[in-house]
Amino acid sequence: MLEGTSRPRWPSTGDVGAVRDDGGVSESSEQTIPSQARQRWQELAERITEARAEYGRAQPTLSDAEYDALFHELVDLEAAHTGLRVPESPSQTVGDPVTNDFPAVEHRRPMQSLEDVFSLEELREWAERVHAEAGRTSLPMTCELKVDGLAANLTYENGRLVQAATRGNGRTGDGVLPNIRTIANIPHRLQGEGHPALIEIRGEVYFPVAAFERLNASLVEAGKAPFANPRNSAAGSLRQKDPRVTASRELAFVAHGVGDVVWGPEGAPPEWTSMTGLFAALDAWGVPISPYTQQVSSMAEVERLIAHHGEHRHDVEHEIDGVVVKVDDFALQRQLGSTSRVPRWAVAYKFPPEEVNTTLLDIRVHVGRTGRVTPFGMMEPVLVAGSTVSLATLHNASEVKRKGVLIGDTVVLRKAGDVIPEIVAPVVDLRDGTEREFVMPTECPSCGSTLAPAKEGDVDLRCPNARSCPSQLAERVAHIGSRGALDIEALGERAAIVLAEPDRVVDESGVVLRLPSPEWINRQKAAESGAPVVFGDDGAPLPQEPVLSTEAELFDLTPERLKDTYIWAKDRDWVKGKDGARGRWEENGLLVPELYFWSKPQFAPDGSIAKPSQPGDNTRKFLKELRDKGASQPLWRVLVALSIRHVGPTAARALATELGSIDAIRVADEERLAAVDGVGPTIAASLKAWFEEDWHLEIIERWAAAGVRMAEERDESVARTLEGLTVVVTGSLEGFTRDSAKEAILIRGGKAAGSVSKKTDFVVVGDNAGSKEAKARELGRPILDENGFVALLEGGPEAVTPADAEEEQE
Ligand SMILES: NC(=O)c1ccc[n+]([C@@H]2O[C@H](COP(=O)([O-])OP(=O)(O)OC[C@H]3O[C@@H](n4cnc5c(N)ncnc54)[C@H](O)[C@@H]3O)[C@@H](O)[C@H]2O)c1
Ligand SMILES: [Zn+2]
Repeated sequence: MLEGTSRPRWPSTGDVGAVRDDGGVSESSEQTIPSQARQRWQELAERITEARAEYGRAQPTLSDAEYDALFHELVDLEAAHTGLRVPESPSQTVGDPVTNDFPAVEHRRPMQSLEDVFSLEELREWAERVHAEAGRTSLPMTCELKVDGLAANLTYENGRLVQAATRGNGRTGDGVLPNIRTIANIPHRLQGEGHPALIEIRGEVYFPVAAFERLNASLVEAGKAPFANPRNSAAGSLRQKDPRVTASRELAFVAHGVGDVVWGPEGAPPEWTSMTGLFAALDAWGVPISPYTQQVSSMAEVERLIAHHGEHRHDVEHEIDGVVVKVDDFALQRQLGSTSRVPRWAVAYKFPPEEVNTTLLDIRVHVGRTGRVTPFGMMEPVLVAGSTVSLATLHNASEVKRKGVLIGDTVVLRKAGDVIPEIVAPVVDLRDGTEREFVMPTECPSCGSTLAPAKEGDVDLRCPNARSCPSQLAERVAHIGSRGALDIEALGERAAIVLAEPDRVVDESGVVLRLPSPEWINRQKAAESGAPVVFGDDGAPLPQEPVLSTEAELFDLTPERLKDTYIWAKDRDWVKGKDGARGRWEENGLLVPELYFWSKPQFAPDGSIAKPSQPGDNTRKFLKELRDKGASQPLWRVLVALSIRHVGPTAARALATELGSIDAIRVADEERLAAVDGVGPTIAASLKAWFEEDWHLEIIERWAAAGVRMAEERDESVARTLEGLTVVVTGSLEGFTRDSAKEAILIRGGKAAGSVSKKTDFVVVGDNAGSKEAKARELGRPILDENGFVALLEGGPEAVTPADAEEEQE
């Protein structure tokens, strides 16, 4: 049984002795407290107590932000009705429950919490109060990192570590000495001299982030559940019954204060008058202290450091959840005193949470550019680490299994800094039985093809319908417009979707979703003020045919073809109805079709859309940019735009420089391709495979016809002597390799074909020519030897008369 879970009792009317702000007990609470406030107090106190117990077991059902909100509501309620501030209120007590798993250890001095603030404004208020109480305008302070770990109290007697405990309820904690002894950077004996007869050193046991990631990887490998975050893994690792398990975990400790100190006959060393002096002494004794702690003398410096640490939050080896500011001077600390829960001389500025709870509304799958099918979670939008998140990838079906998340779960969502948001784990304790398991589809949600792993043993499933799967097409089209490819600003992800897969919707973070189900729309409408989602007359989504069936058609688009295209998007300012009923997405979650390509929509008073009769600027700009970029971007960008597997900018540049044209790349054999610097056998094989598909060749043909650049800038020094001619080279020549012969043809505007047909203009025959020579004779095509070939290259067909050609035969 957990001591901390005993229910806080409602202060009855007869109760006297509410706790004053300063921690003392007031004579009586003469105020009458409205029953509503009482009831709320009871609710809050119970929930907070329960949450603390859950948190202590590393199984929280609330996010820290939710907990903090409840806690601050309680504090505010007690400030308004001081009679509620009874000693057993969670506002007067500290943290975690004590378990029976370890011997109870009483702290010689209570271990306190910290007052927390969430804005610079509150921080300034704290500073003003402290300065006023101290009667000073400037105070030396320490600015420290708030280490996100587990508080520990280490007792040293005559320099020897004799006891160690967790914070527990602040008075009594779990005795974890054997486990603490296994932590490598905690000295069993203090170094140097001048140790007190007894000292309680307080600090944080933490799990370094890198070690945490290694631990989780090994837990997963062993088929065990990973820890949700480093704090939980620190708590879980320290609270092991078997200290050998603790020893196997790479825990570390950093000291941030002291409790009771009893000096020997020599007394305290002279520097022992401030935090700064204390840290210097601890350092000399070999106790780990934080290298980030700084002494400051103004709040401006504090604010600078807060900004700095916020920016470099993830550069520290352990997690931090804020910055702690403390009055440096001990005498002043004593003067300021403390409440029953927190010292008045310190404050914790908390960074915005990186972990929040939200509801997993659904798990959908997304089909990517290469056909890979990726499940992703759709969540109730939530603010985390400074941005609103509603989607997070779940990578693949086995990842969904491993995480154990069910649709409908409350989940922990984590977004650390700039890192992609991640669904960490479900909050299992909050399940009510309505949650359901995600089933990986067997068919492509976009085109209906049967999904299969690309090769046996792959965890990822793929849609094999590369050509006409709308989802894959949309991704490829978006890729064509992307920065690394043709860099067409107007052809972003949203435009690509409208062109290729119009029944998808873009969410508020710019990520695309399939046209949502009616239930989802209704949910989005829940907060709405009566205005309808704008659909067709019958309420169904406006039907839209994809504009493109493959990207071959992209550069042939006309304004006419774009006439009926819409982008489904959240409501925007400029899409407001005349009646003003439509607000922003955040307010009412409306989905409206944006007539993006054609023109801005106009709303009739009844909410229906009037389609303008003229194409808008967007359409004209879009088509113009397509044409311009297609014609002007260099060959390597066109190559990247073709979405040939493994062909990125580096390989594309090398191919373009060495081979000069799409045709040259197409006809080059695999060895030749692999020999290009930065290409190699994998890319060469991928290129060969790509050019084998007819529909790929069609892309090239139609793009070329529409003016897309298919060769490097012409080298003007080489005359276009072979314009319009098809030449076949067979057998080995002295001055040319097979490829350089082809290049020589291509560079002069000719076509280098692989086989002889009636359309062949010349057949160049080298040594050991085989069947092609015979075929040429059979079809009566002109045959040239190497000299004739050189003459042809230099002077064109006029330089080799048919007579010459005949002569060569002899
Ligand atoms: N999710 C939940 O249900 C739940 C429940 C309980 C608590 N919590 C979390 O715990 C917090 C409350 O716990 P708390 O009372 O321990 O407060 P706290 O963790 O916010 O701050 C106090 C603690 O910070 C530690 N600390 C780290 N660096 C320090 C430094 N440089 N100097 C001094 N102390 C430092 C100390 O151990 C100290 O006890 C809540 O704000 C919430 O984030 C969450
Ligand atoms: Zn498909």
